[in-house]
Amino acid sequence: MPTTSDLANGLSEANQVSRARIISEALPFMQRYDDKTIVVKYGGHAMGDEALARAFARDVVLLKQSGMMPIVVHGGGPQIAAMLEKLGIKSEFKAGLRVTDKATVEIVEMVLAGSINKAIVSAINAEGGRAIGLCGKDGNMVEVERVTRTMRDPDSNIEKVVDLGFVGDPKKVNPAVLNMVAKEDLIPVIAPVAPGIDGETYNVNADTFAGAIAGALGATRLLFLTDVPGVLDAQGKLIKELSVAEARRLITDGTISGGMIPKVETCIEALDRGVEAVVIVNGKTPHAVLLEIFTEHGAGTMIHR
Ligand SMILES: Nc1ncnc2c1ncn2[C@@H]1O[C@H](COP(=O)(O)OP(=O)(O)O)[C@@H](O)[C@H]1O
Ligand SMILES: CC(=O)N[C@@H](CCC(=O)OP(=O)(O)O)C(=O)O
Repeated sequence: MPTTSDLANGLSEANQVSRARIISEALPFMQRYDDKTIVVKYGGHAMGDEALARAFARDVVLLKQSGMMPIVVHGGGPQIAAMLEKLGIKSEFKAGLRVTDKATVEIVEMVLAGSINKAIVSAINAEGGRAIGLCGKDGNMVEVERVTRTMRDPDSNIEKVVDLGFVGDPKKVNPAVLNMVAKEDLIPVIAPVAPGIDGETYNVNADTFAGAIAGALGATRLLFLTDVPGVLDAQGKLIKELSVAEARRLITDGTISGGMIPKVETCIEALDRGVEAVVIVNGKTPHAVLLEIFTEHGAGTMIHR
């Protein structure tokens, strides 16, 4: 693709006009989202490739530069798994959540609030943005309670409460730190690690965490960057638009399964809390964020009320 400087360096007149038209088409979206909060959940599966990570950071900086208030909430499930394996710590998931004992939560905090958080902050800064790395602990931004989940026991077929250890569900969001950060024109990059009411450190599913932040701040948009094109139907075809009722039906009939369940449930809760629209997109598509925000509807699945 030609760069903007090509405009001055011999692009044909037709190409110049079409380039100018593309730039001009961004104006209504800049106006629509001026001063609006856009929460982007950057999943661990969407990370990894350096060029893609640079394109993601550049998109976030572009949103900020265009007058929007992007907030990045990131995951890092595969990266936590790799570190736990390196250290010889066994890990398992129950009800879609990582069973997190004391040793595991230390690694989760180190990987999420440490290396991944700082890598994203550096990438945004390298593109000319000013990012600040935070987690739920900073300013008591997100307070959690130990999760309670039930699962059917395969032997007895009875629903049983599962103990997931230090895994939390957000109970209270205190936006003071984020308001302060917004005043300073910084871009918050938040890791889903948070304090419990009992003073312990908790591991929080990044989708759930992003939904809580978006709901509490009354975000206009919540974007999920994952490793599939969006919600797929039973034939594996992308569903471009989904109502809440239809999304619920797809969970009940098993079309939506695994990691897509907490994602879609978070989308429904965020819509209930007033977020205007929630979109699940493929984070492996370069500039997925830009495509979503600067067009009527980009490439993924939009869930609406
Ligand atoms: N109907 C569906 N449409 C799309 N993905 C689905 C569906 N049902 C289950 N999935 C699974 O959900 C996964 C995305 O969730 P997850 O792995 O938790 O992503 P992330 O790490 O980005 O949060 C997909 O890779 C896919 O395997
Ligand atoms: C409780 C729980 O499961 N926490 C997640 C937190 C990271 C996460 O959610 O990362 P992705 O968005 O990349 O999946 C975990 O330990 O993997």
